[in-house]
Amino acid sequence: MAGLDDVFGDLFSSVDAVLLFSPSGSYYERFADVEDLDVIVVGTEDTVGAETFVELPLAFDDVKERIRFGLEGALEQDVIDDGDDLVCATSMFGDGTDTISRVRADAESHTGIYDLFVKSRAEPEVIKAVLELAIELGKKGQKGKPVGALFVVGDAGKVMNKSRPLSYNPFEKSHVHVGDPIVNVMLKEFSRLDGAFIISDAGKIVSAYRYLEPSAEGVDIPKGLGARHMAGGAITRDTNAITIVLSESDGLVRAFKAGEIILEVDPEAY
Ligand SMILES: Nc1ncnc2c1ncn2[C@@H]1O[C@H](COP(=O)(O)OP(=O)(O)OP(=O)(O)O)[C@@H](O)[C@H]1O
Ligand SMILES: [Mn+2]
Repeated sequence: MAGLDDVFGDLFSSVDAVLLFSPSGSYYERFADVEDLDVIVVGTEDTVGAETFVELPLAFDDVKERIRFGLEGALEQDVIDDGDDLVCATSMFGDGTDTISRVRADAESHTGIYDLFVKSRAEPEVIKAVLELAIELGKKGQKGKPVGALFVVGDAGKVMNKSRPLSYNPFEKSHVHVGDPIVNVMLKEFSRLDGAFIISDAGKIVSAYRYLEPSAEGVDIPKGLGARHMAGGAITRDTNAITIVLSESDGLVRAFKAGEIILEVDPEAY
């Protein structure tokens, strides 16, 4: 008689590695005895002293996002290879591992999102909040009309030195941070006006209405895009900031780092 192993066993046959997402110590220990198996621990912290560890900048409530991010980080760190068959064990409902999923590593699906979060100066939560805001703004527009916006995140002092005010700064004396719902409403409202938002490493809104003046020499931006994207790309080469740019003309959200475009997402897909 066939047992469940015969049916579900396919999930585990010829896998190249197992990714354990935030496992408990005892759960992790149990894998030590499995022969010829690469075990990779993924999480915001390595609480089990794993031999191979991939860091997540955020816990990611959404399991699909968590796994996608873990895979991208593992590929980035060369602990898995393109085309590897992998089993991911994570928790969806409670604290313990309750969910198994089999995936294939795909280097082509590389989005650059790992570099954006993990190797940037600004805090991951801040980058995430700004990215979410830009996506939301792109989805809804402002009063039904498409809007563009430019957010410069991190290394704010240097960015301020390479820019000038276009108008009064509504955030001059305030101590407000991205992610706060009221602030998001304000940022959306101000996005109708010109210039860039400058945000500190810790998420403080330093200024709105900044005109960026980086040297734009040799910065490549996608065809059809203009000054906003040029300035957004170039400032990340002159400073350690990253930028998140929503295009009014094509509706896409792009992120730049070190003068390169490293992420391009369609808000409608989120
Ligand atoms: N150097 C700059 N610093 C800050 N903001 C800028 C800069 N240059 C342009 N912008 C802003 O970008 C807006 C759009 O400019 P432009 O159309 O040339 O950019 P773009 O890259 O084509 O962006 P979009 O796809 O949104 O049209 C301007 O109205 C201005 O608010
Ligand atoms: Mn334009």
